[in-house]
Amino acid sequence: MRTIKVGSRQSALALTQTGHVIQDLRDICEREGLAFDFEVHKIVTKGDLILDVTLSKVGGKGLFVKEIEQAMMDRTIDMAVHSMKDMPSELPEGLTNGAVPRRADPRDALISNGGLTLDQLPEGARVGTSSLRRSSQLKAYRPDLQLESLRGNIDSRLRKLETEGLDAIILAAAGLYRMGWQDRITEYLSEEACLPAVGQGALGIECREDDAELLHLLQLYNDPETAFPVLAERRFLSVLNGGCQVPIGAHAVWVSQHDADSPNGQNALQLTGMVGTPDGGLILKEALTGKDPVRLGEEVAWRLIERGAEQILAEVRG
Ligand SMILES: NCc1[nH]cc(CCC(=O)O)c1CC(=O)O
Repeated sequence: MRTIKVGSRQSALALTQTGHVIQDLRDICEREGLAFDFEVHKIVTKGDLILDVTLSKVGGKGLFVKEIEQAMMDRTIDMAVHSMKDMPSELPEGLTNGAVPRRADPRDALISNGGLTLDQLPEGARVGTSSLRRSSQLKAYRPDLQLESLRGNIDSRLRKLETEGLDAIILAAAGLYRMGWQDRITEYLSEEACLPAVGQGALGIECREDDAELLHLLQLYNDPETAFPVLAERRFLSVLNGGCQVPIGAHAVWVSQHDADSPNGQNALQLTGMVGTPDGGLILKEALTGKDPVRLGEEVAWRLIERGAEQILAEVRG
């Protein structure tokens, strides 16, 4: 029996996600007659230590994954569960994404004091979020809102909604669901108001490329219905050289495409991508449908680049 050492950040969300994945993998092992055991190793990352600065100012991609990847390359651990949206678009040499399990709700959620929706919030309401993607889009949608920086784990952010006198905060619905806190959600934000982050709601299971045994197990856990749309979103992000610290959003969904070759429709992906200025003064959005996720991601990115996305991003990165 091989014991798989699973690295995890220490946040409640990370440990909960890792626990869910280990349970799923145990179920697969039982079903398939595979002999694996799992143990969790807690790892502190740079992103966990820097809590007082806006993430975009800390800089560097993969703030929450670097130490974990190093431990994997050193063989201290064998695999790690990441929120897909925290995973850099390029993985280090020797590591691979072994599985993308079924995606949870990709939307952003508004949690307000008093149960008011985004449209009902009073003039000048204070809304907490540390994400430039969220603040850019919310300012475009409601220019009167006062966006306030809000860092920390989702448990501490929920506490700050009360202690900092905020009117509302924005969090990913998926994280709240995984914690069992979905009843805190006041409103699911529409894609028109707030396009989610690339990969939001999805997880990625990283392991060493040469770990054939583990990769075989992870393959059984991979959900292609999630993996292809997420691939399109991540290709889009990678062409724009983005990370979660820039105002970029994307979401791909399955649609049925009708054309001359397939009049009855066949599965295709529809990818919407956006780049915005931090003040919400300009939001660029493009949507395309296609069958090849990689090409689709590239084409949506190129359309935005033609419209000036790179200049916007260069300014944000300073
Ligand atoms: N950036 C932190 C982070 N990474 C993943 C999630 C939520 C879970 C997910 O999107 O899969 C969160 C919290 C949030 O943005 O509210």
